Amino acid sequence: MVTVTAPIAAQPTLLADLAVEALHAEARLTPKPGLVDRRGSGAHADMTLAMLAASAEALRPAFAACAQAAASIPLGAALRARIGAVGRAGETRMVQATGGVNTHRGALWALGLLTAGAAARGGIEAIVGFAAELARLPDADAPAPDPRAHGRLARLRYGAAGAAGEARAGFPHVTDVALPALHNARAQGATEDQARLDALLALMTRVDDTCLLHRGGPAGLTAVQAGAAAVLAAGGTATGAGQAALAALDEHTARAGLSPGGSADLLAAALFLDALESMWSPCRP
Ligand SMILES: CC(C)(COP(=O)(O)OP(=O)(O)OC[C@H]1O[C@@H](n2cnc3c(N)ncnc32)[C@H](O)[C@@H]1O)[C@@H](O)C(=O)NCCC(=O)NCCS
Ligand SMILES: Nc1ncnc2c1ncn2[C@@H]1O[C@H](COP(=O)(O)OP(=O)(O)OP(=O)(O)O)[C@@H](O)[C@H]1O
Repeated sequence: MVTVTAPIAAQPTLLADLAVEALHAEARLTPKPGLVDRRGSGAHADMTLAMLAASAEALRPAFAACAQAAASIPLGAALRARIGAVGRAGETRMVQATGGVNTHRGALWALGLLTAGAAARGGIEAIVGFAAELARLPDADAPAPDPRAHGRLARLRYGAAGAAGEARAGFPHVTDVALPALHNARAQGATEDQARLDALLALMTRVDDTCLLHRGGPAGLTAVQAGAAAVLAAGGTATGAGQAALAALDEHTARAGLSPGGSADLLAAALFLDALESMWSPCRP
């Protein structure tokens, strides 16, 4: 079968729809340790599922604008400046929709770069390569960093690469961890929700998540990584033993107030690329 992997340049609205749907799918996925899901707010007392849904909808124009820009401006300083301006306008719309809460800052960053990539290139490798090149270019109009920003503090204190490092490296945790985990779990007969939960857990075993580092320090990060690895070692969320290990991890994150926000963002990024893959190969197993 011929697989068509052309860039979807002419369809910024479609790419924005896929990005927003990836955010809704990640938010609704349940049960996620520490994160907002259909059961409640997890470790985020200031967020609800309805707020995440409103935030995802508020970001739709930003994703369309990222795609539009990448389809019309060549990869380089001018495109980076445009994407930076779109991202900052998106963040403003997000906090207007949520009453000031940072619901999707990391997700907007990852999915904004990837919608740009998908508008300009075809095929996963080329899309993440484009997104990485964009992320590596200096953001000329960026304001001075907020010295109190949680992610910045965690990065400085613990030397984590954070969301920017993940993007500059070409989203290795999305392509080498989350997508293979998703595909493997499906191939083993897991339900779609179980496959997505296993992909989230696979990310949680590996990502140096500044959300976890900020709230729990290296010990908090290590404990959550070990808890996620235990679920997968028990057979994943399609098995009774895996579900019991997930319940234990869920209890631990609730008690310790820990949330893997970075892994959640990277799961949304993986679901976005997975949706593109299924458009290119609609008959895949
Ligand atoms: C680079 C960004 C994320 C800066 O944010 P910050 O300094 O707070 O980064 P930090 O790494 O701490 O994480 C921010 C968020 O990313 C997620 N995250 C945390 N750790 C990781 C990780 N290892 N990998 C991926 N995502 C992560 C979390 O949700 C976290 O809350 C970004 O907001 C930014 O620079 N925006 C400017 C506008 C722009 O250029 N946008 C372009 C695309 S629209
Ligand atoms: N389902 C989800 N629940 C909670 N956070 C999520 C979810 N999905 C993605 N995230 C990501 O997690 C991050 C949550 O923000 P974070 O916890 O770092 O907020 P903060 O305001 O910087 O810190 P804190 O909440 O510790 O005060 C967001 O950037 C968002 O992209």
